[in-house]
Amino acid sequence: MTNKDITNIEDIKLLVDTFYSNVRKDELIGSIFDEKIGDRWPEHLEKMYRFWQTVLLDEHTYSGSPFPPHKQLPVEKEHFTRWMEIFTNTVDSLFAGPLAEEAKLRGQNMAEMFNHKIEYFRHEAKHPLL
Ligand code: HEM
Repeated sequence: MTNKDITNIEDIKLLVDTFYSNVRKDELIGSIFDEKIGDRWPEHLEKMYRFWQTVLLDEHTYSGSPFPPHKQLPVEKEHFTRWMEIFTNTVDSLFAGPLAEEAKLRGQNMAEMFNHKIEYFRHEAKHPLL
């Protein structure tokens, strides 16, 4: 049987819960999340439901700045690559359709943008222009 597409907030919750459960088991990036988030996982998951609900369902429940919390994390390209692998595998294991494709595209774009911004800030800190 083929999977259905992402259509409502229950789908978003399933996607987010499954994704972070997979992330936490990952030996490369799991501990980066756990060390930073500690006992705040319920709040983080609630926030991520709202983030993906806003991005995918066009229901504007998230207001915030996604990038700043990532700026100081010990992450490089390989971590974002792993994030994307887990995200892609999670989406494909649960859903299929235009919104599922959109989720992967948005995830990919943001992972690349975060990575570029982090590299830029690190380079700038080492070689200031002024
Ligand atoms: C290896 C890659 C990544 C790591 C290690 C990471 C880690 C984290 C951590 C630890 C937080 C919580 C910060 C806190 O509350 O103290 C967070 C928040 C968040 N992350 Fe990531 N993240 C990664 C990639 C991404 C990507 C690619 C996206 C976009 C699709 C994303 C979207 C968000 C959003 C929206 C928040 C909430 C920001 C807010 O506070 O409003 N993350 N991330």
